[in-house]
Amino acid sequence: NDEQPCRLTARMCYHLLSKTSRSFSAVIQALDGELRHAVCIFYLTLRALDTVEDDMTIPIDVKMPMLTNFYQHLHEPGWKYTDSSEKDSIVLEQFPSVVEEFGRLDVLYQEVITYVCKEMGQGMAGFLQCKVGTIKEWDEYCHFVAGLVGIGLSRLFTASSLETRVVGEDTALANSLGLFLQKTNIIRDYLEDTDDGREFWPREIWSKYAGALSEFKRADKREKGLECLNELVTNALRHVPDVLVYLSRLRNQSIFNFCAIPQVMAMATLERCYSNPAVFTRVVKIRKGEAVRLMVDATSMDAINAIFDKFARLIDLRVPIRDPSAAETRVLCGAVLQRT
Ligand SMILES: O=C(O)CO[C@@H](C(=O)O)[C@@H](OCCCCCc1ccc2ccccc2c1)C(=O)NCCCCCc1ccc2ccccc2c1
Ligand SMILES: [Mg+2]
Ligand SMILES: [Mg+2]
Repeated sequence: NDEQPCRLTARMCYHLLSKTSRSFSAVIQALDGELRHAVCIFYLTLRALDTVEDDMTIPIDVKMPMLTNFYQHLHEPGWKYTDSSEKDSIVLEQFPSVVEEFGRLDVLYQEVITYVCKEMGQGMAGFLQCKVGTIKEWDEYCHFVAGLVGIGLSRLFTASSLETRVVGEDTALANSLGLFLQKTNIIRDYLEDTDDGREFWPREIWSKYAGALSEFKRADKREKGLECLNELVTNALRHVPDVLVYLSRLRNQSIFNFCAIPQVMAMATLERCYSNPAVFTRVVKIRKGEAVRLMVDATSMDAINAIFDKFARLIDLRVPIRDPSAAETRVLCGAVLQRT
């Protein structure tokens, strides 16, 4: 669909989408029918909420109610927030366009977006002052900021009738898509987040290898850092079976591409991060050419299986013999390979 929307507020929404997301803008705009606009508004609503969460200049006692009440702004024409210094603050400043377009969506889509926005805001508020402790809390945080997105998207897919009921009802699988993406981002963004004083690596894991999360930046702590990194990558790989089952249930090509492309990008990123000391010195990204190759290839279940097999094999070949997580890493990589 390359027609340009005529309504100014709709054009503004696609402008905001392209400005605030390199990785999702194209795949959202390629969605069929009513889904394209519903998912665009869904994305902008949650990006606005996340911009509040990420803004470290907002005091916690001000931020808490902002997050838990945010969903109410979807019904307040003209509402906006102009005091954010974040990179995506434009979506808060231009929020009136999002509210206007939200109000034009089918009420089924509005209900899903409102529900996820309310749940995510409450979840984010709960994690404001405490850093992620146990692995269970890591899964809870990722559920709130990403798992709920997968669950909401799946309900939008079913509501649009482009996918079956089971896609919208199997929340466990939908949750796994979000956890796989968010855990990969958290693993990859170690340096950026620790430099910002933000800790998303779970204490239950890193405390086995260091006294403080920032220690891994030191060269003499590199070995321990790699063992911690490999345990986190192994934890993230546990979601791969669910991801593959979820993708195998999709029938609409535009929805398949929309769901599959971020997942293969995450798998490629995880493989690049595995046992890679560069994670502690710079942000590890897959090369542009490889990302393009993955995007054009990831359009069928056979292609997805081949791509996941390739990266599972690459990780399996690099498992250090004495790595504490080695056994589980090899079992998980083997499980991906066995599936074909
Ligand atoms: O600030 C940043 O740039 C990154 O923020 C991260 C953070 O603050 O942790 C973090 O913010 C999370 C809270 C806001 C969620 C925003 C979002 C993202 C993608 C969407 C895709 C479609 C529809 C709605 C969407 C909503 C972030 O953006 N992490 C990227 C991974 C989250 C992926 C969410 C997700 C989950 C399941 C999916 C299933 C299928 C297709 C896309 C999916 C996308
Ligand atoms: Mg963010
Ligand atoms: Mg955030």
